[in-house]
Amino acid sequence: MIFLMDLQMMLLDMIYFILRNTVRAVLRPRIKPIDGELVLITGSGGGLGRLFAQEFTKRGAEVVLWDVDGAANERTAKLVRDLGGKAHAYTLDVTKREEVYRYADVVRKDLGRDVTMLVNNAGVVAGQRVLDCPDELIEKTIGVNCLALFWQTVKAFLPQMKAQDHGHIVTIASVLGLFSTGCVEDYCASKFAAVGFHESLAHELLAEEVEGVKTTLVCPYIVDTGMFEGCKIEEMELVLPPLEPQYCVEQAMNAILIDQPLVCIPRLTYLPVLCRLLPWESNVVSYRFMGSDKCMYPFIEA
Ligand SMILES: NC(=O)C1=CN([C@@H]2O[C@H](COP(=O)(O)OP(=O)(O)OC[C@H]3O[C@@H](n4cnc5c(N)ncnc54)[C@H](OP(=O)(O)O)[C@@H]3O)[C@@H](O)[C@H]2O)C=CC1
Ligand SMILES: CC1=C(/C=C/C(C)=C/C=C/C(C)=C/C=O)C(C)(C)CCC1
Repeated sequence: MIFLMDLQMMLLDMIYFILRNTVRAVLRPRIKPIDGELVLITGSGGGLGRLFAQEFTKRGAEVVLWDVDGAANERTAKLVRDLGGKAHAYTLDVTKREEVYRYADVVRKDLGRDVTMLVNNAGVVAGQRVLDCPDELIEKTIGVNCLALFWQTVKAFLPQMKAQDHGHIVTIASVLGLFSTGCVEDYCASKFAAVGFHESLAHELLAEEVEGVKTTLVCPYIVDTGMFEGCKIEEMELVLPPLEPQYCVEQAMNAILIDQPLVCIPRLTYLPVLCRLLPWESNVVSYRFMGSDKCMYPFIEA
């Protein structure tokens, strides 16, 4: 009896596999050209932001680089120019909304045109247990990872995208915006908020039938940029090693260029998102079993 059930499952698997690949082969998603787009990347002086700037440049886009670290941002601009691209670097703190609005006007005046793609990438984490964490660091994390999305997206650039019925809002959130673990309360709260902001905005644009403004929510697992130095799960290293930054950015670009609304990187992290539907206690047990309940200890104690 069990043999017959196994056979049945195997046959079902095969049928699903054939169907899925047939559909994919037939409906291969169109990769949109972005030569000539004006792409603004926040946090462009950092690990992922710098790679995004180069990947957009390789595909013919012109990039505007916003980062609070002017020297790191200039290094990114040089890398873009070495690729033969156009880079316009500005040093500003995206948590200061008046600065964001002012620099949005400066960009429009300097370049004589509107930003057509916005990559909300800047991010920070306090890296301390919440009871030890100074209020200012908590406020900074919420400011950079969440509130800045409002200033940049809604107030600075979205109105023009809607007027042109052309644009793309990319939010670099995190898997820790879809499920949580301990000792990163500031970060998880800010990334859950970023996910909520992004999805609500996406629903709003779709409800208004604003077809030309696309949205992509990017939720990566740990990426080896140094931001979460020390965070790892011995038991899961084989299955889920920290991501190479280049790999992470390439996967994100693949999603952005086919207007995919959501991408979790790697795909395996869609699973814990689904597990959130299970009873809380079962997640607690599986976290403990996988060692993911204490995965931040090496990071916050570093
Ligand atoms: N690294 C990881 O494991 C993961 C990261 N992410 C997300 O990806 C994004 C990029 O992360 P990553 O490249 O690793 O981080 P980095 O720290 O390498 O880069 C972040 C950049 O944002 C800049 N920044 C910080 N605060 C501000 C501010 N107020 N105004 C303007 N710029 C600011 C930083 O400048 P400075 O260095 O001076 O602070 C830095 O250049 C973040 O949103 C992060 O949350 C998502 C999943 C995993
Ligand atoms: C909690 C948890 C896991 C660990 C997740 C970790 C450790 C994520 C770290 C993400 C970071 C650092 C993102 C930064 O933006 C697993 C193993 C997927 C299993 C399911 C539950």
